[in-house]
Amino acid sequence: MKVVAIAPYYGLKEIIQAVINEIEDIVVEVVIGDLEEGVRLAKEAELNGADIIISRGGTAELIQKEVKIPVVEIEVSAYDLLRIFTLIRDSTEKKAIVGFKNVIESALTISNLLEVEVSAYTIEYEEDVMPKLLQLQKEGYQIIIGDTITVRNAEAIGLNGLLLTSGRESVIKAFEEAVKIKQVYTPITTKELIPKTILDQHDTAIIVMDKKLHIFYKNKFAESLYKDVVRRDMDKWVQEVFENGEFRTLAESEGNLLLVSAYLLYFDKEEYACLELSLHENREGNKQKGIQVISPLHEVPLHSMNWFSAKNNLMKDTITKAKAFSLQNENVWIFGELGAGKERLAYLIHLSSERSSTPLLIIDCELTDSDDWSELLGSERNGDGIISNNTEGTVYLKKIEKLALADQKALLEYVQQVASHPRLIISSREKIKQQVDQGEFLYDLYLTLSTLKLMLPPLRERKEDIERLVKLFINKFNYDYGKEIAGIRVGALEVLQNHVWSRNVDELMQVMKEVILIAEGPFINKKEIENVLVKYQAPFNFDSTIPLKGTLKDIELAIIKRVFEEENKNHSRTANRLGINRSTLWRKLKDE
Ligand SMILES: Nc1ncnc2c1ncn2[C@@H]1O[C@H](COP(=O)(O)OP(=O)(O)OP(=O)(O)O)[C@@H](O)[C@H]1O
Repeated sequence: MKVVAIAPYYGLKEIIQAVINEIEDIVVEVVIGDLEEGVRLAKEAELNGADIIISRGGTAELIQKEVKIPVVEIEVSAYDLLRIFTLIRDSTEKKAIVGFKNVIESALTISNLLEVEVSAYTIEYEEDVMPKLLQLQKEGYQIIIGDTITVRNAEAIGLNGLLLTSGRESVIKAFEEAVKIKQVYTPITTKELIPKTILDQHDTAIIVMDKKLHIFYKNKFAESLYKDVVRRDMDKWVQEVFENGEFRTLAESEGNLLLVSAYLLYFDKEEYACLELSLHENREGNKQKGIQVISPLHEVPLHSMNWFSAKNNLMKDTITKAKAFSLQNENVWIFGELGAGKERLAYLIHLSSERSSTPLLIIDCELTDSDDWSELLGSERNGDGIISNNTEGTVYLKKIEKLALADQKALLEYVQQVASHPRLIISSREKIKQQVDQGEFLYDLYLTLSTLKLMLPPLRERKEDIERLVKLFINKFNYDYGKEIAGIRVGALEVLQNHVWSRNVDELMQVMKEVILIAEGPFINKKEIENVLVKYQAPFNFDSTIPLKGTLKDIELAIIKRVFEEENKNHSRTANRLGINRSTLWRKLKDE
């Protein structure tokens, strides 16, 4: 046990020093400091790990108000009063004792016993001392007995001050009391340590921050997680709690899904924000596959953001609609082929919406199974699942056609029954209507989720946009691979524009990546493109709009018509692509 004794005057320090030489098991440090200086020393002692402070009179009282550790007062004992009255009993001067209630009561008892004539005055506040002394002076008093302040003031107005000193007995008593307090106090601190130990074993990170964003407390798990979790996010959550009260949200740390619960705490008359962050793992304790969280980077919706621009009319129309839909709160269903840019579009809709300052939760329905879905939606469908941690945000469900029927039912139930749920953006690659007709996809779910619909045209139907995308990817891969490609030759671009792109923008990006890696000159040439494209021949049955029923002649005609459409009914380009001459093309189209 470490005790710091703060003696308001030198003599007391001497007595304390003499007493502590006889005490064992207590480390005592003795310093001298009266009133404010005493308080300063006490605060310093508390910071340095003192268990208990011992002091006297007004200094002890002031210290009590400023520190959280116990303060034991060295009392003015009956012995001390006895000593001082014995000292003055023979003097003829008018005597008064001025002090706080506890001293005055004992003083009166002892002065009566000793038959010493002393007037006693109780004061409640320090400010009352001087007026009382001035009054006593007027009344002819000459000797004033009291505490340090009283004596100092008395001497300042020319009275004789006699300090009520504390003797050895009072000091011993104070130390005995300190030992008792420590005995009571120790079990309390041990008790306090128990919850701390429990919190340190939790696999939930707990972080408490004050309004100035200082970390007030964090448990062990929070310390390990703290490095990964972006501090900027934490500050944002804390500000949000102070402004709007409790909320739940999602975040990602090194590919792990984090469930965040934020709420207010009141402690010692102050408000604090408490963050609880738990890592979400699947049943096998692995990182959750198929679930991704994109934390917000923007506080305000990016209405004026430069969306991906397009020259193609179909694409222009899609972008205009998407921009308008982003302002609504309705569910949006994006139709489009593999790799056409559906996820990118969903992200842009979220960023342009009023929800842009909240996370975007991306769920890949192909990679999540029924167990994942019961965790996503919650067991009771009452908003206790992962999705409900993001009610203010957006959830993007990709490849919804891969969702099992049982999970479709659960999702439908959730959307219909839970009043407050996130905005949903859905995408499908395949012909969902076919699945609905065949009873593989719930019609009601389709209706509920497709309030607003967007068609993302395949890349082969927006050839005008290929040049822009190519330049974008040149820039990207120059940056990634330290290349210095300055552009693409016209012939090379034409080859790209004539390719069928069964995996759409995704495939174009992949091709560009390979081309840029092997390209030698500053401009990508036709040969370089062709060398890479050989590997990217369209799969045989990439487009189900070409019927494989009927005779070979019917199928051939369907292909010719399809290419003719794609080439905007340009005979030369169509013939060129099909490797036939213009008159053959003309004849075959005419034969129809
Ligand atoms: N307009 C665009 N500008 C730049 N990059 C694009 C554009 N559209 C798509 N991309 C890029 O092409 C790739 C495929 O896009 P995205 O993942 O959005 O397609 P998707 O339709 O969602 O794919 P999937 O069918 O696999 O779900 C991504 O890397 C994306 O960044």
